[in-house]
Amino acid sequence: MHFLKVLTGCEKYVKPPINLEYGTAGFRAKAILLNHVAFRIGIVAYLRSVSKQKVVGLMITASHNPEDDNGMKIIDPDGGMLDYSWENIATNLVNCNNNEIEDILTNIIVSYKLDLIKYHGTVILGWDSRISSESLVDIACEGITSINGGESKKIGLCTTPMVHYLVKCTNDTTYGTATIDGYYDKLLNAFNKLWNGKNKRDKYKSSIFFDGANGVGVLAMKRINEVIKDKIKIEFYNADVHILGKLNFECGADYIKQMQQFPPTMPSETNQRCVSFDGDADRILYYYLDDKKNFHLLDGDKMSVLIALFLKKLVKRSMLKDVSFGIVQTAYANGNSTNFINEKLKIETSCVKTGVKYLHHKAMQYDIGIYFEANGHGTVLFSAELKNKIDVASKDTKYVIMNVFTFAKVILHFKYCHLRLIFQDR
Ligand SMILES: CC(=O)N[C@H]1[C@@H](OP(=O)(O)O)O[C@H](CO)[C@@H](O)[C@@H]1O
Repeated sequence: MHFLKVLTGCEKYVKPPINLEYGTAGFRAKAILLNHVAFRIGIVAYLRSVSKQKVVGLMITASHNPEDDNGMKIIDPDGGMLDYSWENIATNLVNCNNNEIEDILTNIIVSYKLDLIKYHGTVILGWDSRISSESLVDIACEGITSINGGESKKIGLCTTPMVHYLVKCTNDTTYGTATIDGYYDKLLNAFNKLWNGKNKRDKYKSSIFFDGANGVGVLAMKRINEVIKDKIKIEFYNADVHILGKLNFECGADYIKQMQQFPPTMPSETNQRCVSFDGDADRILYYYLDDKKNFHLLDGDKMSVLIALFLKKLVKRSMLKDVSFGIVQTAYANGNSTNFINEKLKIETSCVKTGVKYLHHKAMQYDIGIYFEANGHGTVLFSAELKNKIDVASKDTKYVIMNVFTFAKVILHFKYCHLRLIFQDR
């Protein structure tokens, strides 16, 4: 195997004298330091795709970081984060000298018995609204095609959850339609099912202030707004996606969490539901001011508790037996939330390392695994066994759980898409 194009690319995209590590959210640094990373991670993504003989994803984003940062993370064929075993491969390939590249690549190809003739890897690429993102995508595409003409499929400007969804659906068509339209349809059908269900809405004030962090989540929310505006009035703040210097500046989920206050651009109305995303829309935080103008944050810990309370009630009403519940947190969780979950909700908690992949992995051990980092990353996972139980029971009229479990079924479809939940009856 010759690696002519790889070597040419490595000479073109010179590695600066710094080493980077593939961390919980992939590689992240100042964007000007990332050209060589983009090229080389393109190669890693391509090889990962060949090794699994499935499509993988590559998201270009630095999430809540300042606008002049950027980053890259690989999404595995199942729609989850890159498997730990490949993180070192990515780190080695990104940090090695040009004269080591050939040996490292040969090593990977031999160890993983990669058949580069038979299988051409495919990588789906998405990116956030940073000015540096598009050129990094182009460089990553050069990396993807550099070994054996691997295929790059650019989705365009999108949120991180969309790339997770598209990768999953491309490899598993039973999960949903592998298009951006398919993503919205699925989310909105789920929303409509819930909305039209039997949930009481008499105390529900159907308006929300939305802080989009001036990022790509704004575009997604605008599209959703078109469909749901008769049901929920969304007021947009920090929605300047293409104005330089505004991304994550004094707004977004990280700002709210750190400052425990409204973004300065949002009117301080009391008893108004507010929600913030981060730069790639995979964090969500709710908050409000009470009558006395005290700020209340519904962070990941509170969301876990509220979701657990709600789901426990559903499970009880459904009379389904032997449903295991677990809530996964990190060391940043508020200890009082852990005590409340253990003592009052009587639900098992576990504490894992920071990083969505660790929480996700642990949550998979339960029938209903709820996981949230305090900073707003999180979702709920339902086991395949529970899904079967629900399917069987929902055919049995004595359980009358069709409506009760609409919620569970809805989330089930979004296990890789970081739950978007609008709380009712606060
Ligand atoms: C996908 C992922 O793992 N993201 C990480 C990462 O968040 P970002 O929103 O992607 O910047 O850094 C956070 C802080 O360390 C950590 O809490 C989180 O788990």
